[in-house]
Amino acid sequence: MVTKTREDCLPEFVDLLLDTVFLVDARGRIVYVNAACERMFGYTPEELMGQSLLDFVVPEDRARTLEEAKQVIAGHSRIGFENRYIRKDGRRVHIMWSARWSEKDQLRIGVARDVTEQKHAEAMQLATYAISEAAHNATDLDVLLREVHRIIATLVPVAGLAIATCDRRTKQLSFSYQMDRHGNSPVLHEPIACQFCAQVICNARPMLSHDAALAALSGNVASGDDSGPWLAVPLITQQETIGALVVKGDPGTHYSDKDKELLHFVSGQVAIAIDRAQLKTELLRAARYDELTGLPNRRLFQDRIRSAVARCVRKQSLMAVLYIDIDDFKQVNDSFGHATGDLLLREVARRLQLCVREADTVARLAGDEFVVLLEDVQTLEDARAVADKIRGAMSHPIDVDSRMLRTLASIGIALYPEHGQGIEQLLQHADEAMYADKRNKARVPT
Ligand SMILES: Nc1nc2c(ncn2[C@@H]2O[C@H](COP(=O)(O)OP(=O)(O)OP(=O)(O)O)[C@@H](O)[C@H]2O)c(=O)[nH]1
Repeated sequence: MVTKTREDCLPEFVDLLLDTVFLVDARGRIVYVNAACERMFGYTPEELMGQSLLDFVVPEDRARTLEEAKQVIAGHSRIGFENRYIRKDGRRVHIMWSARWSEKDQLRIGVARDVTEQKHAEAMQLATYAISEAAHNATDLDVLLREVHRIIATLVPVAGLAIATCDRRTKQLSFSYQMDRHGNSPVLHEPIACQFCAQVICNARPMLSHDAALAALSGNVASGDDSGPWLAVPLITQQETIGALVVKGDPGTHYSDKDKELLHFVSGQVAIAIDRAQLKTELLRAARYDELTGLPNRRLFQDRIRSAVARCVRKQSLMAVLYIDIDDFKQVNDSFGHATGDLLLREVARRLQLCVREADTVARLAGDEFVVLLEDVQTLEDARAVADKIRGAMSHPIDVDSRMLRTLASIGIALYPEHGQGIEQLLQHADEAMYADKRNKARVPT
């Protein structure tokens, strides 16, 4: 009987190892790999032998992998270097290496350990923390969504990211964010992406663009040859579904169930963060804008007039304030109801905005009182011309619920600095001038 030596048994031991053992020559070609490679990389040893190991590394990790190989070849034994590889099935695998150079054999000996599971767990923990940090620190929704994009790109392959949210009032779905990795927008074909997101929201579960359900939507959604896949997850808070998040992959990207799981997990955090940021934005808006007309309110007007006065002082220029009050507006409410009055006020606001330049401010101070701030006027005549334009715009009958209402406006003008150095003084002058105008003219009933 022939007794086997330890050396004879070595290949059998090596093939039982859970880690993959590589022997790689100085040019980077694989000259030997044990059987474990099939479980880890999806390729058989025969398929890998003779190939360049670097070709299987994900493109983003190639430069530092080359640098690491140089260190090993220079004689530095290394433990703990990590990089990522693309498996035969397209999935990514995280590897941790132990490697050294054999001078005698002129070969790099590397032992690769699959740390994908740990990496996912770590990434999930880090992402959860990062998203709640971002939700806390973000100054506005846009800043938050950019940060969410950055965080998600650390979890799954992302060529571009899009976030669709439902309007609280109208329930309309629209994209509040779309950006590719180079900062370009849009990344998705919006009408189809909207339908895709609507399905994801309706099913309340993650969906890949090549899922059967999507095929019914459109023949060529993202499953075309030159566009990568879309992976979408619903954004669900404790109360409701507020939208969907879509990750677009590069062509050839394979999103695994693990990726779906990861994204679904963080989407809950993202949903809460977006919901909070939206609420904050809405509250800020409500504090500065009039809900009925969408015009700046008294508070924002005060800010604007303060800055305008500062600019006038600096540039030694003039500005005008026009105080506008609708005549007999109470009668509209009394005769046709508050809802009709509201529609009339909205139309007045719209017409006022059409009478001024974009840089000017139209604000609603209260009820039927509006104010217009005109910067860079040369003379009182300039302001009078705008007041006449406003009177003209108001004189056209307003169609409210198929009722033609006629309305007139009383307007008072104050010029800075002629009619007041301070803001209060200026507004008081305009207010008094408006009342004088009202007293002086004949009333026209609606
Ligand atoms: N529909 C509606 N009415 C409002 C709103 N805010 C205030 N009002 C009403 O606007 C009316 C303003 O009345 P007045 O200040 O007496 O003004 P007027 O009837 O135009 O009379 P003159 O200013 O003297 O011409 C009041 O009846 C308020 O109740 C609003 O948001 N919507």
